[in-house]
Amino acid sequence: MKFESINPFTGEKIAEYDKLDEVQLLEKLADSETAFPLWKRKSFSQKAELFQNLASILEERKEQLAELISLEMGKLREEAEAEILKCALVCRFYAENAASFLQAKEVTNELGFNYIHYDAIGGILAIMPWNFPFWQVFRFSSPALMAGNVVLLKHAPNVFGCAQMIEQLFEEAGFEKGVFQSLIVDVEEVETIMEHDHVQGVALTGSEKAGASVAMLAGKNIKRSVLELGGSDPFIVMADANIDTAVKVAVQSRMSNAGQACINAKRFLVAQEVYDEFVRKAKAIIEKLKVGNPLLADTNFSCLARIDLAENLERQLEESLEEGAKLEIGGRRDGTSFEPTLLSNVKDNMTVFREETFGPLMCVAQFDTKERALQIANASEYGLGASVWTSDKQTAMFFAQNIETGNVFINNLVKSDPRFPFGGVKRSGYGRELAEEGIKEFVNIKRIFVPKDL
Ligand SMILES: O=CCCCC(=O)O
Repeated sequence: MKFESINPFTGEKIAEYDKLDEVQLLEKLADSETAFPLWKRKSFSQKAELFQNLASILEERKEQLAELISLEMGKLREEAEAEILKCALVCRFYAENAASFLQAKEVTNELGFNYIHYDAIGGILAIMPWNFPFWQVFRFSSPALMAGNVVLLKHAPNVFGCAQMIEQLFEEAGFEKGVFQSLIVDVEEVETIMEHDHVQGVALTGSEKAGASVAMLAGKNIKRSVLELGGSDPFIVMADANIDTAVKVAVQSRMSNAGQACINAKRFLVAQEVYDEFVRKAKAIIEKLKVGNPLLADTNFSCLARIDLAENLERQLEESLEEGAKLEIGGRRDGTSFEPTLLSNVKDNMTVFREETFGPLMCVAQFDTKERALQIANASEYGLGASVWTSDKQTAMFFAQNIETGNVFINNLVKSDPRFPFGGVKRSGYGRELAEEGIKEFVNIKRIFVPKDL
């Protein structure tokens, strides 16, 4: 069986990839198992040196790597270059900080000496999506590898070119065979991989459906799991906010990555006093977006990564219009091309607020009190991020303390940062990536007791 990589903007086939057969998959798992004890024994500084090499390669080749991303999933070249640089940043961050995050602790008490060690646990499977085909792989792999684990990547089939390229970059940076491998397999093979004794955990970024299946497999095999799933982030604008900045960031937060990120703001809740102004100004910004080829420098909005995504977004739009939403601008689809779209008069029971919308569909509702805004924000089954706009500190703290999400940003865009934990609650998943919390997800926290008289 072959997987095809298709350019979503032109519809042209870019490449074909042969699926691993059973024997080849078992060979890759054996390579990973052989690499593990050697990699685990390396010092932090030896591993850090390789990560610094990898960061330099990413920085030097950012244009070429960004082009591959744009070709495979349609991301704007500028956004793709920023993605590559963020990968370099996370490599350097863990190269510099892993040793202190995993520093053994010593506790002496009346019984003797106690040591707490953070040991690597084995092979970790990374099941990653296409929307940030480099970043999400590096976001997971940098801490997992610096902790001494080895990584097996099962990437999304439409970005297997990126997956193969990432494996090649690890090799060029000097990582030994088997430490990081990309597996060209289908979802059916995940079960075989998860059952393998060497594989001790799985990290998945993807849909709720995929998360639920992988969590079941992890549970059945008693393996660790971290899930980073969907989001329907609220973007709350109070009447006392700086409206011009809020609108600008709101459009950016909805339209970046063509609206295809778990942390794009999806439900815009605007105080009734400034609602008309917000909608008018958002429409004016959206009108000016230049839609086109992701590889051209003057394009600021491109296409969706696959046609089924565009079709689903169209269904959500049509249902919401029937439910009473008002189309302010956009709304037309041609293949993977979906116009940046603005809907006003949105109510919290409409399709676009109940479901996650993965594309350029900006949906604005109004509220009268902050309590009502909080109620709508928390009514979602997701809990990934939230952005709140106000000039009053008490109001900001009211939302920060009561919103049920893993990230709350005041007067700013929700974004991940290697220095801070990232993840969600409710149906957005569990566990954390990045920062000290992220590197401790896949380690054996081992207590060692030594009596005083030894
Ligand atoms: O779809 C999820 C995107 C998360 C991107 C990030 O880690 O910043």
